[in-house]
Amino acid sequence: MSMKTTKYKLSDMAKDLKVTNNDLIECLGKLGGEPKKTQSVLTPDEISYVLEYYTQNNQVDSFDAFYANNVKPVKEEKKADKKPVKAEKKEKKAEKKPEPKPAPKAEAKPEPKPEPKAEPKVEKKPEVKAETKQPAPEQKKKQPAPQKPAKKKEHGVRQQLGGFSDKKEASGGYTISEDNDSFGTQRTIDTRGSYIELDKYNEKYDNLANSKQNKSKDNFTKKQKLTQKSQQRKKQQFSHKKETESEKLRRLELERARKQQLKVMIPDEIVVSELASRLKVTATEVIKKLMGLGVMASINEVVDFDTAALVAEELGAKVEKEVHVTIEERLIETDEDPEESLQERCPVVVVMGHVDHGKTSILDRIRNAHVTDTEAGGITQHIGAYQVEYQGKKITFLDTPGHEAFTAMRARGANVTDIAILVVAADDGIMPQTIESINHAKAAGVSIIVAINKMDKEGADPDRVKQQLTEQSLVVEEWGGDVIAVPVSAKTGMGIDELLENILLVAEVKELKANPDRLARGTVVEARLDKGKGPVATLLVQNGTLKSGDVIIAGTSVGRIRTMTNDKGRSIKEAGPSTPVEITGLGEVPSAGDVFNAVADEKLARELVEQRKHEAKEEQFQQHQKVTLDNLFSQIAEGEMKELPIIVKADVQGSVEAVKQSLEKLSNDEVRVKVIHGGVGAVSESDVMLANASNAIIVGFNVRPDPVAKQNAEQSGVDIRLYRIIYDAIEEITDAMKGMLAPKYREVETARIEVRQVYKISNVGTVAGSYVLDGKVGRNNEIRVVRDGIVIAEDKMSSLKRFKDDAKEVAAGFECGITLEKFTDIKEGDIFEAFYMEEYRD
Ligand SMILES: Nc1nc2c(ncn2[C@@H]2O[C@H](COP(=O)(O)OP(=O)(O)OP(=O)(O)O)[C@@H](O)[C@H]2O)c(=O)[nH]1
Repeated sequence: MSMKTTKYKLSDMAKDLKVTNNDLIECLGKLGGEPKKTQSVLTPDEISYVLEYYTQNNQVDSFDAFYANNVKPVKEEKKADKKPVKAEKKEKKAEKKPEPKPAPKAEAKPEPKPEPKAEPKVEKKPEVKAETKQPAPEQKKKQPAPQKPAKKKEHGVRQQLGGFSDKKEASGGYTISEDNDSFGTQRTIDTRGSYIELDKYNEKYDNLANSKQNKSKDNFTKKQKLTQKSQQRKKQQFSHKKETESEKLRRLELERARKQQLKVMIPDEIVVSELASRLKVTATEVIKKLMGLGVMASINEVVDFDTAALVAEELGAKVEKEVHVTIEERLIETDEDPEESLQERCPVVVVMGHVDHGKTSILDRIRNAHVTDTEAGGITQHIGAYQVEYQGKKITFLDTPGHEAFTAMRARGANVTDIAILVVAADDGIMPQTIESINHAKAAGVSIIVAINKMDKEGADPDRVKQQLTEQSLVVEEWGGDVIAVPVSAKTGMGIDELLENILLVAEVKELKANPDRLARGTVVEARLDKGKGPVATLLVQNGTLKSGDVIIAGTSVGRIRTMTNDKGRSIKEAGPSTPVEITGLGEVPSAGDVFNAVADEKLARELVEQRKHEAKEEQFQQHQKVTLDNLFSQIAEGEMKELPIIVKADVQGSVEAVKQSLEKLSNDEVRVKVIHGGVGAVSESDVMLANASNAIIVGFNVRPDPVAKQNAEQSGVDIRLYRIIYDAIEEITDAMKGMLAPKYREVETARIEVRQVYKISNVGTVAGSYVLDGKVGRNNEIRVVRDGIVIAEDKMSSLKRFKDDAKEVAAGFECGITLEKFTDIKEGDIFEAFYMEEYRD
């Protein structure tokens, strides 16, 4: 086949054997015939003769010595591959064909499963070389004449011959003797037969090779590489078609192997561009793969872990989940409680309503009337919350009436209550703070039970109250709604039991449960600094059981519980879910509404507190996170804003209604405008608290915020917009929703690119062959051309290409071709600064 096309010249063989041309000419002269020249092509007979000659004259003294020499010199494989082969072409029938092809694996061992064809070539040469190199001088003295012994002692030739054994047709009747000094054995192998079982010899050489190999790993790799190379070359020599296919396979395999080594960490969610850069591929490739999976995602979209992992695996990467464990996560158990661990807990109730409608009176009446016998004798403590027992079941009341405290807690993220009692005086009806309370309760998503109080009074008109409630979308049960309204009198005690019964009923429907068998978690209800005791806090345990001696962390304070008392002033050791307790032992006074956790590691808890303090400071600088008209559009665009809650305050009720309706009509597909509260009067502290807790904007007409409200709004970043004309408000909010509030722009640099070569292509223009130094250049970026630190031009990109394909973006470390719309005087070494203009607001 292709082998036949190769010719083995005398000079080549001399080189291979590391002898001079003259030596070889002299050697061949002994064979008779025409004197050879350096360029003469050798016949197989001649080659065989030479090999035999040198074999006999270059015996090794010991196998080890031979092998030691033999391991390295693999380099000549290339020639070894080719040269002897061509001989075969001319003299097909030559008896002693030194066909190099087959081969014992002696040397090639490093490869676990070497291809028989490839190896022999690799191995053959070195051995010849080894022989020639080392023992030669000595041997020459001893055995000046070739042929003399019928036995030939060499392994290199043995290997060549081993090849013959593989190829029966090639067997040319070669006789070799092996004298392996170190093994003290002698073998004669007659290759003239049609088959030589060299396997057993090969095996021995394999073993030897192995042992050597262990000593020299470098050799191992070197050989392996060479073997591969020789395989490649060999393949090239053979059929082209086959070669391309197998090469392709090999390439793909290599690529896969390479990529498999690439480990990517993927978090729960990842942006497509980030995924691409972690996978070291272009975003387009990732997007294509995503499409293949049926996921249409743009470069800036986020994909979940599962999808990202599929893409990564398809691209041959090894996926590992990126998990960020914060101190908080390490310290605080957030695992869901298994269903079987949950036990019923009592409801936590708050009382709300307008001033003087009787909130405190109702709370007192309940407390005094339902102190359990076991608790009798305990002195009632006002710790901010208390528990009563009714019909064998407990109810926890928050002792601070009014929605202010409630909303203050909610603003801090604490959803403490399950049920709100809305107190409405039967003689007074619904008043502004009643409406506020309703809205606060609704915003918190708690169940409302209406207590129509002062029923003992003359002029009590519960029906009017019910009517007014309907106007606030609270329809009482008797009228077909789902709101329970109980007529009560705090003064006489009328209806109080019924109220408690209904609380238990609602609680039952709500199926309130908690797991008492875990570290406690809950909310700080109240906290103060006591001169003698230090910081004192009332905690409401919401889950788990709080134990005396527990280390707790509450907001930014930490400490070990020193004393723990219940609402009757009794010292207790344990407090389960929905239990209010007063504790001492904290290092600092926490804030009402802070979440507390009992933790196992005090040291870590202190670390967490430090971290929280730091975060709290940072948060102060980031108040713009709150929704404002200025950032409304960007929040909508980012998908963070699905609903725009607004609080409307106006001078007259008519304006409130008018504004409410006009604003709600502004709702569009992206965002729903929802007026969560509307009222007459100045913007109050309570409005700001509600806005803060609900992430709402306050819109005021012909009203001003009171000083406290103003201050609170500034502190908490609540946006208060004041107008004199309704039309202005509507226009401004509409503009804000469309992102048209007089935008400001700033430049955001995305990448620095170096121009490495400039091509002028007709019809295309000047192409800057560039390299992205850092960042990521996007197709839509603008380019500032900087030469020696001086801005030469600013222009738009007209094309961004990776090789011949248009690219959406090119990341650092990649090359790309850039053409600019107008500027053509690009020079090598220019720096392109890619940037885009970003809209921002103060
Ligand atoms: N006749 C009658 N008077 C009541 C009843 N409940 C409360 N009052 C009176 O109404 C007034 C206000 O009661 P509070 O319990 O202080 O009302 P509040 O809602 O807690 O008031 P603030 O704490 O100011 O918000 C007191 O003078 C009570 O005596 C009742 O059922 N009947």
